[in-house]
Order: sequence, then structure tokens, then C-alpha cells
Amino acid sequence: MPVKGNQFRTNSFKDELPPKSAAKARVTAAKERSEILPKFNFDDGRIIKIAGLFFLILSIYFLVAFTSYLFTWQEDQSYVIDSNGGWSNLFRNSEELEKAGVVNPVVENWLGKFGALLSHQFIYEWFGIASFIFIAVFFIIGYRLLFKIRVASITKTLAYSFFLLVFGSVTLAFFHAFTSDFPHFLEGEFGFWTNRLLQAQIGNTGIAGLLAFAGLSALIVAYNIDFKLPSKEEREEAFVPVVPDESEEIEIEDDFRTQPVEFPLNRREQVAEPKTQASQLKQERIIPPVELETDIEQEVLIPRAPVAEAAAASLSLNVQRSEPELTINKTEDEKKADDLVQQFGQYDPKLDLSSYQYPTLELLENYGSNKISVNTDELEANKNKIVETLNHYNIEIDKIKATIGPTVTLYEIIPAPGVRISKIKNLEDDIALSLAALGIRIIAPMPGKGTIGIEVPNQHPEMVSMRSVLATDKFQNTTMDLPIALGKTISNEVFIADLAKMPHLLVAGATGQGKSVGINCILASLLYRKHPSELKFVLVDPKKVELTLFRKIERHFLAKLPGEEDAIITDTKKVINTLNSLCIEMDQRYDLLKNGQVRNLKEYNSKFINRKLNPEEGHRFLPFIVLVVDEFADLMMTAGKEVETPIARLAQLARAVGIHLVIATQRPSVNIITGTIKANFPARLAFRVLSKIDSRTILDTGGADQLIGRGDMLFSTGNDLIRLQCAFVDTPEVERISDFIGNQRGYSSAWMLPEYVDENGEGGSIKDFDPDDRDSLFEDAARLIVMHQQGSTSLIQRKLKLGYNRAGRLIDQLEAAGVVGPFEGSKAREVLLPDDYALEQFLDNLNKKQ
Ligand SMILES: Nc1ncnc2c1ncn2[C@@H]1O[C@H](COP(=O)(O)OP(=O)(O)OP(=O)(O)O)[C@@H](O)[C@H]1O
Repeated sequence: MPVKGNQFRTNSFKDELPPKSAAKARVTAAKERSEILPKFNFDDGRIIKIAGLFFLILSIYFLVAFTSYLFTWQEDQSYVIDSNGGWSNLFRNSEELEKAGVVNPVVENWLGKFGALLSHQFIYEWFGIASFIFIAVFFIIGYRLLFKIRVASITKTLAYSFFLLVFGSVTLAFFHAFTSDFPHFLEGEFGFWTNRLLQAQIGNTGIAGLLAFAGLSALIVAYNIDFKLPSKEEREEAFVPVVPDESEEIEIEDDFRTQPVEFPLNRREQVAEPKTQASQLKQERIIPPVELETDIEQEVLIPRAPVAEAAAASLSLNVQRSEPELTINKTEDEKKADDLVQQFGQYDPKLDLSSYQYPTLELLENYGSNKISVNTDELEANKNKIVETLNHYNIEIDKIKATIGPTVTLYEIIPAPGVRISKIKNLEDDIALSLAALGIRIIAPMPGKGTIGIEVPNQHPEMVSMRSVLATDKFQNTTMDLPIALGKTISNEVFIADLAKMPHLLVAGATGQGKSVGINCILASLLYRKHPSELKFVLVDPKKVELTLFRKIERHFLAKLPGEEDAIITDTKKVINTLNSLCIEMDQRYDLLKNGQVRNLKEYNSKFINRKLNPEEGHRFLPFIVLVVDEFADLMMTAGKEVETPIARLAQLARAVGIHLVIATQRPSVNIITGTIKANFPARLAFRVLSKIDSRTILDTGGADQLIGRGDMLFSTGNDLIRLQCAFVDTPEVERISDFIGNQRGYSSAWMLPEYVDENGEGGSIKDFDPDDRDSLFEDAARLIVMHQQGSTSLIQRKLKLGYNRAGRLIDQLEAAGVVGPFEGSKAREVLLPDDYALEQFLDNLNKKQ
């Protein structure tokens, strides 16, 4: 068998190698040579500085040459024109020049012959006086390279300059053509001939139109003049600011995830600027040693239609191949359901409010500049301080890199081999001291990364506006059941969580740290994504001021107890009734799920939509219910066990039936967040708390005490702990959203929770019947109910055209009088009188008693 591959495994020239001593001598000679030669390390940015200097001097040179050209062009004309030699004149002596026809061999330009030729080339032969733009371009580039100060974005400068060059020279040519027929230094030959060409093709009017169009378009591009109709949804791109900052700052546009910046440690190098996807290329040229992570996660959205088409295509393919057909036998009920669906279409829960408009993004404000600005000096200084502090304690670092977030920057350290992690963790306070900053958090080790994280607050934290978060595709296209946009992560990524999956959320934070704003964010996110038929809120607000803003959406999104005036519950007694009523709703829902032979709310609703569940058997479309309790501590103090028991029951059982809890508290002490409650709330959101103990109570670990407030928070889902900057939504914005929804047509009343009869007799229904105190419609209601043999409040409401409260009072009176039986949950009450005759006798007796 022939031998494959490289057969020269052994070194057949081994013997011919020079002896070791000769090799040694060569190495020493090379060393000596390299010591004589100066050492150039081109990686450290010296070349860039030289390039910067070159551009700056070039801009000054051009400025002098061009300015002088404006005064001396006539004198130098004969020297520079092509017919007399042009550039070749530079190398001719005066005799040759005279021979060539040059009248004035000594040029007047302040920069001599070269200056005259250069200006003539740029100004006369090319772009006219628009060529002055080159000076600005060279200056901006040079200044940026030499001083590392960003005057303007380089790409934007190049693009705008190119436009101005062409536009300026053609515009000048256009106007100049009315007075002169020859090329002139005002427009240059480029402008002159372009204008001529256009004149021949589209005439003067055409050119005027074209120039007006180009000019206005440029203004739109530069200043983003908004011509959008108000109803159109604004895309996030519109928020990207056009005017760059004047300061030396790193800018990260809002819709990009920030990439970590790596700091080289061994050499003295400039701090690399952090990169966004967009500016990556541009910056690589300027600062070569930066290493980038390239794992930019991009969500790939697969539209549903193509999937369906693909499925259909594969189906038709199957048919073509004439494979044996699979028929599924359907039960009687399923066939009936299919017939119903064919006849009436699927049940549409949204039909009652089919014209409902979801809130628009215009209702929200755009805070901040939507870009993160971190000073390079700040980055460099923090890095140096971290490295110095660690070095001081003899901790060697291999690498350090930074990821810039809206409020904090994460410095990730890779310690040198052999360094104990606990050693760094113990230096938390020392590092905080050396950086002279609050809110430093050390994560040692970073889960799944093999690094140690140090989070340092930015000097100028960036506000994350709710609008910028809700406008993202990630939120707009989410398929989550109850998406809540919480804010942005440390890498500037929008963070959205699904409340339906959590399934309950515990929120804690000391006063003034952003808890209420956080709750408003949660509520607003849900309002932006859900139809009133799909979601109901039960709002409990013992403080009486926080959630009142949502009062206006009562007939759309709120649920309340029958007979209650206010949908937002502020009274502790009523809270207990409401929680118990929610427990009844939960039990009823479980019964419905059992009867419908499904395991969760989603399956149940989909079965109901497909008309497989009969409403006459008590089945109904079940909206999600989100219970929000602001200031849970207050409730626990006043009601204790009475509140804890139903909350714990709901937390344990309610997830499958679509009831989710969001509970907020200022004081996360153990007697408020008890073990039972805690065990059932795996998702926790912690704003800044006052002590490590509080942080442990809420998160089971420290960290929340080291946050910086103003919406800085930690989100824990059991195993992960993520630092987020909460989005900001202000009270007027919430008011606008509520107004927008509240001003639309809604249901006739809030969504009714099941009646709860307090066994202690308080707050329950009327048990003693007083015939004198009957409602004037009592007899009509009784006749109606006996005629239909159906004891339901909604029947009275509908037929007698009454509000819920009065209808509810009537049914209570009918129950007390013995016309209908007691409340039976989702089923109608039993009617105790069989027919009209019996009823008339009953009413006669009643009237006689009076
Ligand atoms: N996400 C945020 N971004 C920026 N600033 C915020 C943010 N959240 C809150 N703030 C600032 O903090 C202030 C207090 O917030 P908030 O009213 O939500 O605190 P709180 O924790 O609810 O206090 P309390 O418990 O006393 O009601 C706000 O007025 C706002 O100025």
C-alpha cells in the first residue's frame, strides 16, 4: 500500500545543521542588531497620531492655499493652466516657462507654485469654492486621530461633505450660468459641465426642481423632519439622534446590544472605545488592539404564514405521492363543534369590543437621548483604579473588559491563574472606596463565564424610557402570553419577561427607589399588548394614591366584587373579600377545566374558541387575571393570616387557571414575606433595599442593598440574577394611557368577580328580607325569573335594562324572599317557584303581610 501524505517524517538534513555554538552566535548577533536599531511598536497608536497630525497640517495648508487663490488666481492664471503646461510647470525653469507661454513665472500664491497649482486643481478644475469643504473634512479627521476627540461622526462627515461638494458646485454653476457662459472658479469645471449636461437633458426648470429636491432631502436626512401621520406607529429608529455630542464620549445607540471592550493590560495603550454593531468597522480602524466579541444575538422571526404555506405545500406533496390517507375519527361532540365553527366561525372573545384600539406609542414620552454616553476617561480611570487596588493586594489580572449599560458598566476580570476568587470578593469595600462610588457590586464568579464581574455605576446614568422599550421589535413581535417589559440589561438589551411563566412576581424596594414606576411599567406593558377581553386586573392599593390612575379603565380591564362602587380596592376588609372571591374564581375555573377535560387556561380557551365547550353548561371564555397588590406590608400588618391564607392558596394553585399575582412591598421583612409566600414566588424583583438582611429576604442573597436606586434593580428567577435598569414611565404618561383606553367604548361595567359571602356577616348579601323595603321592580324581576326559570342577575340586568348594582340587589332580595336559591358559582341560581300561578299566589301573600 502506498504511504499517504507527507512521507518526510524524519529530518534527513539533521546532520547538515550548523553546530549549536554557531546558532547561538547568530542569535546574539541578531539581538545586538535589534538593540542598535530603534524599537518601533506600531500597535500603540503612534501611527495614528502621526496620521492625525498630517491631516491637521494638510487642512491648514489647504486653507492658506485656497484663501490665497481667491486673491491671486488672476495673476497665477498663466502659470497654472493646462495649455501652458499645468502641473509639469512645477519642474521647469523660468526659461522653459517663458517658452511655454507663461507670462508670470513667479507665482503670487502664498504657498508658492505648489499652492497655486493645487488650488487651481481643486477650485478651478474640480469643484469651485465648494472645495473649501475639504479643509473641514481634513480638520475633523485630523483632530479626531490626534486628540481622540470626536468633533463629529467621521462617516457622517464624509457623507455630508460629498453631498455638499457636488450640490454646492452644481448649484453655483446653475445660478452662474445665467450671467456667464464660461467655467469659473465659483463652480469649478465639474459644476460647470454637470450643469451643462443637465441643462441639455432636463432644462433649467428640471435642474431647479432636482436641486430643490436634493437640498430638502438632505435637510430631512440631517434633521429628521417628521412627516409621519399621527396614527402611524413610530419605529424605534426615529429616536436615534442626529446631532452628535460635542464631548469626548462613547455613544451607543439604543437598539444595539453593547459589546464588551477589552483593556490591554501589558502595554500602555489607549482605552478602546466600546462598539456597537454599526460603528464596529469605523472604530476598528482607529483603535487596532480592541478585541471584540462577535456573538451578537439576533432574534430571527419566522413569520407564521410561510410556515403554514410550507405545511400546506408538504401536504399537497403528500397527496401527489398518493400515500395512504389518514382519517381521524371524530366524536359526536367534535363533529358538532366543527359544524358550529363552520356555521358561525370561531368564537371571537374580542367581538364585543371589536373596535378597541390598542394604546399608541405617541402617548409615551421619550426621555434622555436614547444613547449611552460614557466618557472614555471615566472608563480608563475606573479600569486603572480596579487594577491598582487589586495589584495593591497582590492580585494579578490577565485581562479586563468592560460592557457599558444604561446605569452601570460591568468590568469583567480574568484573574491570573492561582488567584483565589474569595480574595477578590473580600475586596468589595476596598474597590468601592478606591472608586469612590456607591453601588459597586462584585459577582464572583460570573455564572457560566469564568470571569469576575465588577459593576460600577456610570457617572451619567441614562434614563431608559418606556417608549424606547415598547417600540422595539422584540416587544412588538413577542409571542408571550403576558409580556412585561422591565427595562434594559447591562448590555443595553431590552429585557422582556412573561408573567404567565413566572407565574407570580414579588417586588420589593425601599421607598423612593422606583417600585411604583416598576409596577406602572408592568401594567403599561400589559395594556399595550392585551385586549380587554383577554386580561383583567384586580388592583389593591392600600396607599390609595398609586393605582388610582387606572380607575378610568374600569370598564375595560378591571375586575371587582359585585356591588362594589370602586374597582380599585383600598380597604383591608374588602381586600380580604376580594382575595377570597379570587379563590372562588380559581376553584370555579378548576371545575371548568375539569369539565372541559383540559389542563390549563390556554387549552381551555382554545377549546372554547373552537366551540367545543358549551356555554349552556357554564363554560365561558376565561381572561387572564392579574392581581396587583401595592404595599403588601400594610395588609399583612392589619390583616395578617386573613390575607396570607388566600394569597398563599392563590400563589400555590392559580397559575394553571390564568390568575397571576404581582405583590409589592417596601419592607421585605420575614414576617411580611413569610416562608409560605416566598416559596410560591420564584420570580422576585428587588429595587434598592436598605440592608443586606432585606436583600437576603427578597433575593436569598445580598446585592439589592448595593443598588443605586432610581430604577436600578435585580431580577431573580430562582437561579439567575440579572441586573436591570427599569424603564421609566411617568404619571402623566400613565394618565394618558388610561384616558386613551377609558375614552373608548367599554363593557357595561367592570368584570365581575364571584360573590363572596363573609361568614362573619360583614359585607355579605342581605339575608333578612323586609317586604316594606322591596325594590320597586321586585315583582317584575320575580315574574321575569319565574317565566325564564333562570335565576341570573344578568337576565334581570338585560331585560329590565338595569345596572349591575341594582340587578344584584334585586337578586339578593329575591333570594331572601325565597324566589331563587343561593348563589351557585358559575351556574344560574335555582328558581324555587315552578310557574306564574305559584308566583302570583306568593306575591299576594307577600302583599297581604305588608
Ligand atoms: N426607572 C427609573 N428611571 C429613572 N428614574 C426613576 C426610575 N424609577 C424611579 N425613578 C425616580 O425615583 C423616584 C421615585 O420612584 P417611585 O415613586 O417609583 O418610588 P417608590 O419606590 O414607589 O417609592 P414609594 O414606595 O415611596 O412610593 C421617581 O419619581 C423618579 O424620579
